[in-house]
Amino acid sequence: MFQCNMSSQRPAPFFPASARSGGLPRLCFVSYRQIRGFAMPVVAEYTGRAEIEVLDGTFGDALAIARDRLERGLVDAFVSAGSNASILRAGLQAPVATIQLTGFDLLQALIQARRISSRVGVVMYGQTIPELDEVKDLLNIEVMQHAYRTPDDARQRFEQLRRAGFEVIVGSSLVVELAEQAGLHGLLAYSLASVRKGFEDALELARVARLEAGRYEQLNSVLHNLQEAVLAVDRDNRVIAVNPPMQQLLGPAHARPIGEWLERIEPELSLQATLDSGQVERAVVQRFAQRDWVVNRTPIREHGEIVGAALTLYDARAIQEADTRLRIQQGRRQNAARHRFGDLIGQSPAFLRAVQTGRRFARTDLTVLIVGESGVGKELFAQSIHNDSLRAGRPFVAVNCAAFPEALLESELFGYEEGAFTGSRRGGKRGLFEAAHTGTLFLDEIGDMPLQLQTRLLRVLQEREITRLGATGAIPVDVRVIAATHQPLPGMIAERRFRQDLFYRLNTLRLPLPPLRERREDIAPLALAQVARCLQRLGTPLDAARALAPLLARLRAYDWPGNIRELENLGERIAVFLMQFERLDDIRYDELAHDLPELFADANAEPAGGGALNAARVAAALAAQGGNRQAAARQLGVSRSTLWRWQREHGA
Ligand SMILES: Nc1ncnc2c1ncn2[C@@H]1O[C@H](COP(=O)(O)OP(=O)(O)OP(=O)(O)O)[C@@H](O)[C@H]1O
Repeated sequence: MFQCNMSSQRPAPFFPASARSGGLPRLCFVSYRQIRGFAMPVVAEYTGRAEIEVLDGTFGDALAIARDRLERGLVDAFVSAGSNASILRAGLQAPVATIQLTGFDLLQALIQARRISSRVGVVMYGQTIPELDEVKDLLNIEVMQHAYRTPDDARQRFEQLRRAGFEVIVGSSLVVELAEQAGLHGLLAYSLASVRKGFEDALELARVARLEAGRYEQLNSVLHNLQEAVLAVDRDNRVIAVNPPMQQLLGPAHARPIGEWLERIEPELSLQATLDSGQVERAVVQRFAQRDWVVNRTPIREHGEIVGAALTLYDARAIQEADTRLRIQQGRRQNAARHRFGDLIGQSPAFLRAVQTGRRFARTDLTVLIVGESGVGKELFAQSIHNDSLRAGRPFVAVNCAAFPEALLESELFGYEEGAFTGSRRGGKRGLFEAAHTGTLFLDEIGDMPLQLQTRLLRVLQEREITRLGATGAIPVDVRVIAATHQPLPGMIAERRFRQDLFYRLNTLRLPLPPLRERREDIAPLALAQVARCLQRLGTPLDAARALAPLLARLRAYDWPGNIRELENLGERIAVFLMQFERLDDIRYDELAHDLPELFADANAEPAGGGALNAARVAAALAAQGGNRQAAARQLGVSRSTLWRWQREHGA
């Protein structure tokens, strides 16, 4: 609950009773003897519409009783007249309906008074009634008016009036009683109609208060359930609200902060500058109570005027945790590592050795460099290492360094701030390093990274923080890097195309993946898995193993320059060829040479290693795929970047 308390200078806060009880509106009629007796018939009229408690008292006495009722939640609205009404209004934060003295009431009272004497004293709380002087001539009476502030003050006025020969006094309940004590005639100025009007007003106030209380309770429970610590101050920087997390933060030394100056409670949390400037402060990181907080300071305005300010403190650790969860969730969509060592196909000693090494590397958090020809499974191994490591379940972000022009690769990796360059996105963009935070970043084709970026990468690896383009501050990142290359990096170092220091940094753990031609035992199981998968997808009932058996010798003999990616492509073509035959015996293997020229290079008299890229093959594949590089690469059995690199090198 929002905690509020009462201090002697401040009005008591208001919690309408019926908002909790849900029953009839509860009215409290704070009266004084004379008017109480007079008003009782009206009170009786409200049976069934309201619960009315009649309280007796004047001045401080009446206020104390009213506060007590309020604190105990026994009242929705007060109804009162004269001095009591003024005092309750000033002293309570609760609706108070006033029984108003109308001109007609006064006229009636004066007519009544005239029956006793033609000289009438009118004594009112706080002020006199100027219009009365005009009426008195009409009634042909002499009227003397006085305003009083305290009972003693009133007594002195009666003495004055008595000495001046006035015998009748018209006024409120208290005035009537004191006048009679002074030996004068007292006449109550109110009419029953005015009393009734006062009760009707009180009922309406109670209804509105109940609606407001409902809203207040809702807001209250929202604030109560907020994780963040919230505090609000009024215009004078005094605390008007705190929620439980904030209360906990302020500690037992400030168990009742309401009404206190925030400056005195915690100068570090001050809202004075916000009250003075009216400026919103967002996401300021501040250390308080030995913890880091993300702090917002917001002015509270009513009709444009600053009436207070609010402070919210978010636990920085909770934000970091949420950030990680968000990244993981996003990662599940885009940045997930699907493969594990257990899914990899292979039985050759070279492959098994690579898996064993990969598993060992997964137990560390060190940078890994995977080297091997295009299509040997470098990314698959990187994913498997990630999934076998303590970072499993965290983001795995893969980026192919050969696939981006230099400027784009830089902003992809490091992100940028809003306005960092023309066309930069509003709000900036986080880079892949940030996206991989707590997880793994796989930098494929690292040999294609431009030298300038190599320098930046080295700095990130050393300092474990990145700076977005156009930003001034660095952001810490916790990322494991796995790099891969098909290029001989030492040779590139000699040619000054790769930084030696970066190489040493990346090469901490080295995982060489042999090409398929050096582990021919893996060809059959890989081909079988691919053909079976494709046949199933194509809905062909043929037995993949038996259908493939006559081709195994050729598959094993082939050199596979595109390695497993090429084998997958070839397997797909085999499946498409096979799908036209319903039974194994029908398969016309002799026709296959047309679809798989590389396997039948001898028969087609194609040069050895017919799978290697050459201008004719590339041009044919591009033409066949309508210029689509991705599709052409797939047809050629190479990765998109291999094709791209080949084109770049050959000016195609
Ligand atoms: N041991 C394996 N078992 C099953 N499939 C594999 C295996 N190794 C690689 N593949 C498959 O071969 C294809 C190429 O693998 P991957 O992309 O990991 O190779 P790469 O070395 O990273 O290639 P590039 O250097 O061209 O990016 C993928 O479709 C992958 O699923």
